[in-house]
Amino acid sequence: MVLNPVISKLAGKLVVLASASPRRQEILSNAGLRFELVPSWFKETLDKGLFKAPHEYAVETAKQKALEVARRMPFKHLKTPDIVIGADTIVTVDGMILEKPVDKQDAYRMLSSLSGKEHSVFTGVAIILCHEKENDEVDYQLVHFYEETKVKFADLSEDMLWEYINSGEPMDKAGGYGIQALGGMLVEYVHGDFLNVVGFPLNHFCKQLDMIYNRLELESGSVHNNGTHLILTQPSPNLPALSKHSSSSGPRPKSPSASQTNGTQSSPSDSPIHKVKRKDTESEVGESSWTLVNSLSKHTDDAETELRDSENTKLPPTTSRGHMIGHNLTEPEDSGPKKEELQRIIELMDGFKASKALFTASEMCVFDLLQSQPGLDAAQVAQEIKASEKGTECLLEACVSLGLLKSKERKYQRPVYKNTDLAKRFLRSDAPFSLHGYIQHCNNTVWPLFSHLESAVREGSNQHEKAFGKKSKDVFQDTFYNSQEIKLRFMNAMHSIAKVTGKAIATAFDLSRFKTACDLGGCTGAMAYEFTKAHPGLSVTVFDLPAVVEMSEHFHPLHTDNRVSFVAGDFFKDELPKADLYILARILHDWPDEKVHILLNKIADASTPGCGILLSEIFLDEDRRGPSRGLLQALSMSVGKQRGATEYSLLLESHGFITAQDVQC
Ligand SMILES: Cc1cn([C@@H]2O[C@H](COP(=O)(O)OP(=O)(O)OP(=O)(O)O)[C@@H](O)[C@H]2O)c(=O)[nH]c1=O
Repeated sequence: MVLNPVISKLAGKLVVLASASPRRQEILSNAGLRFELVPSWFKETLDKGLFKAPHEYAVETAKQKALEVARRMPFKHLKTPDIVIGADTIVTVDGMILEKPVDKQDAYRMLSSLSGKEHSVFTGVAIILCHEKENDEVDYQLVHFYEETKVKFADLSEDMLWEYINSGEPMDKAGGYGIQALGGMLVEYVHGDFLNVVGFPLNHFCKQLDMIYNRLELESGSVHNNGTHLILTQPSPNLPALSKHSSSSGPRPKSPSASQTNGTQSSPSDSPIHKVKRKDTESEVGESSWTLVNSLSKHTDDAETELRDSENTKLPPTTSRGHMIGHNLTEPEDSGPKKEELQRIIELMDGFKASKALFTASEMCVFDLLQSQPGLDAAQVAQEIKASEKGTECLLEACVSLGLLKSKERKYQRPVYKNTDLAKRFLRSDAPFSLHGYIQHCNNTVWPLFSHLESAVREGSNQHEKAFGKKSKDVFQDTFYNSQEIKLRFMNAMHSIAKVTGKAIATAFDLSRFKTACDLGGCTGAMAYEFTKAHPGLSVTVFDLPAVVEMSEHFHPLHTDNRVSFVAGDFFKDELPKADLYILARILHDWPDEKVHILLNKIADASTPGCGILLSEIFLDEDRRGPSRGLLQALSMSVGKQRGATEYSLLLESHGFITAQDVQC
């Protein structure tokens, strides 16, 4: 079940439903959500004439309902909720917005306008995430969306209408009917989410929550769930002679390398959520204190409506779909694109634009500049980065929309820009968890390779030659790479990834039984330092090619840990340092099975009973349908191969290592 993990993310949080609607309460509690009920006091009196489209009215009303509760609770209930949910359902027909009827005549007017026609039901939903700060102020994040469902009523006779009105059911319901009860008898068909008509679009809500929490996890700097798997092995008592034989009989490596230039790791993309702040005083909090958020979702919604409208004009008359009174809940073939389908496609189509905007801002040192001089406007940034004002402004605005920068409007002046927490933590080049080096690698190496993807697919080979005018060789052995700058850039990339992920890998297992470790292809030693930091009794030898070890000095003048040492060598040819634990972090995917056998064979030879291997890789799912991060990386790999857990375990087992523990981090 997809939705449970989303709902369960709210466990332990104070979730408040700002609604008096018994239907909303029931839908959410049936979904397993635990919440406190605080009906909103907001009067639904917004001027409908001010809104371009009916859904905007529903969304704004939902927002105001939720805001009223979020603002009231710290004062009246003396507690700040974590999340407040507000919703508003409206029915639209012939350009009119129908809310709850005020009396029977009003219900009659509404129901007769719906008779024999298709109408739309919109529910606007607002989710407010409240963050209490130390000074008792509250920061709010606001996410909103809406869902549209089309409903067709049968022709209603006068008798039927009045019988229904006299049942009393219409009075507390938008449009004057309740599809879930007697009103269901008036309905010929429903296109879209049924629960949206009843008052709450549960499915869309869960998807939004999922996006919110993925985003928050990312913003909080957590490096978990990045698709990386780790295996810790120990030698099995019986080393299988057959595999040792087959591996040692394989060809010797020709151009060995500890690392490879062409790995890529895609980062998750989510719809942006802009933080909005409550104004300083409570009384100032009002409509103007808020910025609408979740722009991707909003645009998607708009685009979706446009598309759906144009599609609908081509559809055959929907009345041809049966004459029985009841709910037609099956999805008709011609109902137009679904919101989530379209959203997914748009995300995929736009993904490269977002990546390139990030790469460019990073390459032009925008995040470094705004870290040292926060609050510059576009013209000042343009001057500093020696770029055009117009282009810089577009880039800065794009970065704001991606949640990488914050902008602040000023009266009669141009907005100024600052780094978001995400940029501070990961994008400035001097941050402890900086990914600047890896981003440069993506921009300069992976991007050109991916721009020749079509040829790569046609030819079945890495497009290094087309991209760089030279066949793919090892970065440290090919004369093409003689440039110090290219070598440093590559090492920087490996260094930043190792620093960001190192702690999670170093602490994933109980390694207390190991006293010495050898990080094969350990590059700058960043991972080794994480291991010694996490395990006071452990010493780590970094084993890498001579050119790498020589240049690694650039990266560790600050580290003074004498438990990390460096040994130069080629792990396919030279004798490996003796160690209790061999660390293979992002190494094996770079090599085909023959090479992996050679390396594992050497490790097995160097191992004594009780030794282990710690393997860190992106493991493919057993059905090879994911994770896409691993499968996308494979698109630009040359000789290497992505593997699943079983495949890795079999490779390890054939050299006498059995999987002791497998964790995901
Ligand atoms: C079309 C339809 C609507 N409704 C109810 O209509 C109310 C809309 O009014 P609202 O202003 O969105 O909500 P409310 O009831 O005033 O509650 P609140 O959230 O406090 O504003 C909500 O109840 C919905 O379930 C049904 O129960 N069945 C249906 O088929």
